Amino acid sequence: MSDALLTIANLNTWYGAAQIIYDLSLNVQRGEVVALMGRNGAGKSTTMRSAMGMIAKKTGSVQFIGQDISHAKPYEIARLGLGFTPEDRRVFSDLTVLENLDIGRQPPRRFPNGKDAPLWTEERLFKLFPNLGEMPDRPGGAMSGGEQQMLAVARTLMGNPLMILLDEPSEGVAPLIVEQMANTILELKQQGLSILLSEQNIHFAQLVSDRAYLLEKGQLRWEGSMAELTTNTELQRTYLTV
Ligand SMILES: Nc1ncnc2c1ncn2[C@@H]1O[C@H](COP(=O)(O)OP(=O)(O)OP(=O)(O)O)[C@@H](O)[C@H]1O
Repeated sequence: MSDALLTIANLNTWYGAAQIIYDLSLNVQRGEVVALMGRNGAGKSTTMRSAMGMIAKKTGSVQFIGQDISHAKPYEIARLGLGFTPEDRRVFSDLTVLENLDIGRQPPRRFPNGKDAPLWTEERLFKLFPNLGEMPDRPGGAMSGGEQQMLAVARTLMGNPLMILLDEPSEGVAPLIVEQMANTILELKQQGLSILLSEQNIHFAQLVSDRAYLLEKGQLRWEGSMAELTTNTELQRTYLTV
């Protein structure tokens, strides 16, 4: 039996009359970190938003933990345990770190096999993100881009997800924070979470990912192991920002 947590099959997506995604299929297995890669505008965010039920016009199917979520609403999908950290972070600038975290709080969850999913508290998150632990009362608007990115991921984790979609976590973030973010992703993987990561740059993706999908103009151009992509500079030059 396949151990897929998320399976997207033959996805087509439109914004108004413009088709953005063409016949895209991908999957993420239990415990995997998978990179969804491609240049600006390739369709990475649109794929994630489609999986989260945030795009009005689409065809194809999306399955999560064996359930068909193709027509589910974003809040229903979140309740099943699929977390999403969007590219624009959506940190509330007037709320403190603790208040932002509180907004993400959801009940504990189990994987389909009955095993408990990691359960997150503020204390545990402050161990994972020590920078946030040093500023629990700081308003979101007074944090750096990297700190806001960490807060956005931490808030997603407060939902105790089984899997998270992380849209460009390294974008506009200082190199030191990028390194911390990579360590965090590896730590989450160790805890049993699956992650679909959107990324245009090989350097960050190769630190954390098991497999990769390459997108161009909304179409899947290549899929394979991250080890293979790392050594194939021709592929990287053709489809990625290098
Ligand atoms: N709300 C929207 N309305 C119309 N077109 C959109 C909308 N959002 C994105 N697009 C278009 O859809 C295409 C895919 O965009 P998308 O944001 O999914 O790409 P991406 O790979 O995530 O790139 P980026 O890194 O720039 O976010 C682009 O051509 C973009 O201009």
